Amino acid sequence: MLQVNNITFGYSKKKIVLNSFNFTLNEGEHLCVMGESGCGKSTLLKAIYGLVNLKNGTIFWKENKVLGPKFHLVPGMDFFKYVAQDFDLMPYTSVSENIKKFLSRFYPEESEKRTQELLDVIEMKPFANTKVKNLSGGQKQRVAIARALANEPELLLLDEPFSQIDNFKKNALRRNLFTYLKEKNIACIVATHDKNDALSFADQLIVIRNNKILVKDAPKEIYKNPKEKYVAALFDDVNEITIHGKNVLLYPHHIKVVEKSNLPAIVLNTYFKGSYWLIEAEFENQNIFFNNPVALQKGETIALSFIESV
Ligand SMILES: Nc1ncnc2c1ncn2[C@@H]1O[C@H](COP(=O)(O)OP(=O)(O)OP(=O)(O)O)[C@@H](O)[C@H]1O
Repeated sequence: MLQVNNITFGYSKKKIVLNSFNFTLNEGEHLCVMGESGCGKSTLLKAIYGLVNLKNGTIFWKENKVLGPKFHLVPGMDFFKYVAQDFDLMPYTSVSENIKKFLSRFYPEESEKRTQELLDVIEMKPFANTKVKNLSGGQKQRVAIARALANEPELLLLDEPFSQIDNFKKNALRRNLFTYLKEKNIACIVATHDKNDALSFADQLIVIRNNKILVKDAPKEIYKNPKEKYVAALFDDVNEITIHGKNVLLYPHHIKVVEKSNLPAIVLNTYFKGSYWLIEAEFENQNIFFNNPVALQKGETIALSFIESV
């Protein structure tokens, strides 16, 4: 189990980035970390990997204490792997060689088998012999993930792992990777801006705000009962509006156009979203956003219905 006990860290004495962070993560469990840009997601991953010296608190993986660079010539924990935003690959060697770098040369057959398995996970078999310098940003990102997995770490730390990968590949890669990690019982912490990493694949979600953990729970619970607009906005275009004198948070799919109601609104804009339209409307002097199966006319008066439980 990972135990993060009351850790505090700042890059300078004046500015604290992680303020009294406390949480645990079980073996094989997946945790997502979300929050606005600059809130400290990457810093948390660095702290867990042992790349910074904590001001206060301790981190343990099972009975092993995570020690910062003060205590290690080569910082980082042996049973963790960390994939940073800058990948750190060997550009002049092939994709296969990059993955094999951390596998034992004494077991060539086993090493080849694992490399093929990981090329499958990242769907890069056709690029096995391509030099890394000739790959796109997203392809490099996939190789970095495979390389981190080569030695089967006990905990994988991923910083924005799919940020450079197109949507089509991203969905397939997410499914492959997280299924693979579960099969191998590899715990994982993902710092992300993408709600899909959290909603579909994480067991736990941490939201950071103002240098503190604002909430930690199952992603579904956080999505359904967002503590505040900041949290709901991580998932969708949330509306914070007053209805009948009551302040509520509503996701766009909680607002519907009906034939008749005592809640009229005027259409301001419509945005094509593929399978639906996002409508911006004025409701009691408040701008709201909701999903609709068809486009609506600018200036049109519509009747609304709200599903109040988010
Ligand atoms: N090496 C550093 N030296 C000094 N300050 C830093 C350093 N790295 C990050 N910071 C600061 O620490 C804070 C947290 O940064 P961090 O990179 O952890 O945020 P983040 O949530 O991962 O952001 P993003 O989502 O934009 O990647 C920011 O204010 C950032 O400017």
